[in-house]
Amino acid sequence: MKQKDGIGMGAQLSKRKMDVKRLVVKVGTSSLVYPDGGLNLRVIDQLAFALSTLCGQGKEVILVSSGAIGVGLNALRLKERPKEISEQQALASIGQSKLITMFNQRFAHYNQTIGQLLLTHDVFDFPASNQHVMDTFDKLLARHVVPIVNENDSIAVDEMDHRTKFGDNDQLSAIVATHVDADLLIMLSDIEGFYDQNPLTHDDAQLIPTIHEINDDTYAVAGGRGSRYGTGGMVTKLTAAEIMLKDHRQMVLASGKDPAIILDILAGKPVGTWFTPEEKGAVQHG
Ligand SMILES: Nc1ncnc2c1ncn2[C@@H]1O[C@H](COP(=O)(O)OP(=O)(O)O)[C@@H](O)[C@H]1O
Ligand SMILES: N[C@@H](CCC(=O)OP(=O)(O)O)C(=O)O
Repeated sequence: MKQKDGIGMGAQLSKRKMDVKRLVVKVGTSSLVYPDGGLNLRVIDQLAFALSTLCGQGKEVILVSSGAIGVGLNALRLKERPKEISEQQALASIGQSKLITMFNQRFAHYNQTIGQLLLTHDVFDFPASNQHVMDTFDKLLARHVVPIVNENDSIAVDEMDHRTKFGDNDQLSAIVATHVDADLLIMLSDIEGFYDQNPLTHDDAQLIPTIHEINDDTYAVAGGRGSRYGTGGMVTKLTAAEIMLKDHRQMVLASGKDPAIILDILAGKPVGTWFTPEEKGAVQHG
């Protein structure tokens, strides 16, 4: 991809201006489950540590976590995701309860209370249910609780006349971030950030440190998923970034391999790709 207006390569070495009170973090299945299906307990623990640390600093934190189906596969020792939707929905039911139990244990270790919210698209479409969800977020955050959100996979259906499905958690996290008026969305993935070509197929792909605008050229270099557990690949992450930018909000796409990176991002370190509206894209020097 040629360097164009809206994409800044020069901000790489400068510290970013991050003034964040309310934060949404999204973590993908590929960060929580190893390629062989085993659970990445270190990442789950570090995520709990980083987010508990931020809560202790007075920040309001929401976690959008995938992994229900991946953890369900692990629980039943299945190697392949079944094709049948009802099988996947049953796996999500098994996996979600295991996942939230693990999060509960690790967050409790850091003396941090969590809450669980399983959402479907129609919740946001209807003003009354939307208001109730927002009230729940507000009450949880006011009590320094970390809401952990996932799509309610076991009941969501994807029919034209019944819009209950988000499609993926990348979009869900951006929808949540805009609805709760978050200052920042951190998207943790199995890749260090957004590259000028798909790094899976191009060895010489270069990380783009800052993006102010997403257009057809950006989408043109976004390829499919990196692991067998990922769902949307880079396209759905760009869609999430587009939702954030249109709403004058920021998103950082970074690697979920070591969730302590969340603390680096909030400290303004130039890691991953920073999607930021032009007016917020200022950097601190020194
Ligand atoms: N331009 C690009 N920059 C970075 N990654 C890309 C790009 N195009 C495609 N990808 C692929 O997208 C993958 C991330 O998407 P995905 O596998 O769905 O992750 P997750 O499980 O974190 O949601 C990366 O591993 C990479 O192979
Ligand atoms: N809601 C599904 C995950 C959907 C999804 O977007 O997955 P991912 O690409 O791993 O973030 C689950 O919990 O298995």
